[in-house]
Amino acid sequence: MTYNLKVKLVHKDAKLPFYANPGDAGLDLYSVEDKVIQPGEAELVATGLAIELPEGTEAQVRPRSGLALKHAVTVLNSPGTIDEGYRGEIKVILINHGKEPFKVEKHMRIAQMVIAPVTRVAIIQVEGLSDTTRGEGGFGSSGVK
Ligand SMILES: O=c1ccn([C@H]2C[C@H](O)[C@@H](COP(=O)(O)OP(=O)(O)OP(=O)(O)O)O2)c(=O)[nH]1
Ligand SMILES: [Mg+2]
Repeated sequence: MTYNLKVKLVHKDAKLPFYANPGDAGLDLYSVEDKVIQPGEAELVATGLAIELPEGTEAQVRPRSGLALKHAVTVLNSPGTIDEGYRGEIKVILINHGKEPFKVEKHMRIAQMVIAPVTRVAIIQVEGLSDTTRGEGGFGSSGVK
């Protein structure tokens, strides 16, 4: 099933997001600005895009593995959450974990956006929860190997 994603370009240099290959999960997002990210620092980078998501979906802003591997640059709050009702400009929080300043250039693909279904719930407060095999075990309780 293919949904429609309404995209508004809110910056004169904005470019539409796109799937680099058929079958890709993520739509690549372009920067609309030049910005230098110093080692250890994070910067908010504008994409020039605003979107109207299909009902019942969210967009997740995820890192590009190439930037992570080659430059140690990733999305600080990954996956960033774009709420269905958000109509502002999508921005990407990039962090530079590398040793050199990283130059974001206009029209560089800085991140990717995955559209995903959202499960919404009604909260029911209770006093007890059902028994399970796992119980309260976590954080390595099942061992390493
Ligand atoms: O990487 C991101 C993350 C969020 N947003 C926008 C869309 C999202 O719908 C809104 C709020 O994001 P979030 O809920 O993660 O931030 P918050 O700190 O909880 O802010 P708010 O109180 O506005 O929800 O900010 C982005 O543009 N990029
Ligand atoms: Mg929030």
